[in-house]
Amino acid sequence: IVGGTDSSPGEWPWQVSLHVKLSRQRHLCGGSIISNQWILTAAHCVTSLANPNSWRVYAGILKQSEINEDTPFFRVEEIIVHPQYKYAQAGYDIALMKLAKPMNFTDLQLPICLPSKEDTNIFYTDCWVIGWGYRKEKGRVQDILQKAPIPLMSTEECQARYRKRRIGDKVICAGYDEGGRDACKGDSGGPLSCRHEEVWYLVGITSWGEGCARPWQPGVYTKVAEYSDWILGKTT
Ligand SMILES: O=C1CSc2cc(C(=O)N[C@@H](Cc3ccccc3)C(=O)NCCc3cc(Cl)ccc3-n3cnnn3)ccc2N1
Repeated sequence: IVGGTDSSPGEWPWQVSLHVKLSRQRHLCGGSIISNQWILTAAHCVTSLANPNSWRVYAGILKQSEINEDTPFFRVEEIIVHPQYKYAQAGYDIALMKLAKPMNFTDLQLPICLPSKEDTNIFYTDCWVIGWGYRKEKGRVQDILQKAPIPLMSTEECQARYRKRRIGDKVICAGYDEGGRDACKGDSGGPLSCRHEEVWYLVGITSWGEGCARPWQPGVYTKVAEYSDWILGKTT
């Protein structure tokens, strides 16, 4: 996250850190708890490593330094990538991870609400992007989970800023025309969380952008409300 600040323990209990363990282990993406057995993340995260056994899901952590060989994690039993996904900029950048065992909810690990497809016209005014990603384009993964408030942008405004791209209605853009606050490498797959009438909703999944926090280059997020049928169909 560029231009963010440290989160507090339990502030974002739905945020998970997705680690890949090959010869060594590292944080690769964020994800969101949506039920006791399902994590929602970005397709581009999991297509880079489709083998469920290579993934470790860490929930209820604030700092990457809390993770060591003794830290408990959830194994992944199944990965479901959206069938129309090709690459992030083309959309459908959404995937589900089924945990091998259901998790117990605690104050530090809780699900976030999914917006319903009727909610696509709510104008959210209190949205935050969260993650352990870089603080600048040539950076490194951060220790303490970062948060930044980011205003949503209309599809028309977003299309005007990305003239060479097709900005469809299944993505939502968020950013500042002056730049300065944005997601960055290591944040993808994580939540764009918006609070509406005291309830937090998973409005977006961090997907792509042209650089990080550049002026006139907003972040592009998978619009979760457009996939509620797909999510419910796969998880119930
Ligand atoms: O220990 C390490 C050091 S190297 C490293 C790189 C990445 C990375 O590139 N992630 C990409 C996505 C990715 C994931 C898996 C495999 C390949 C790529 C990302 O987050 N990409 C974020 C995309 C993005 C989204 C928004 Cl909304 C706004 C701006 C951007 N950025 C534009 N340029 N950088 N970020 C993630 C974890 C890492 N862990």
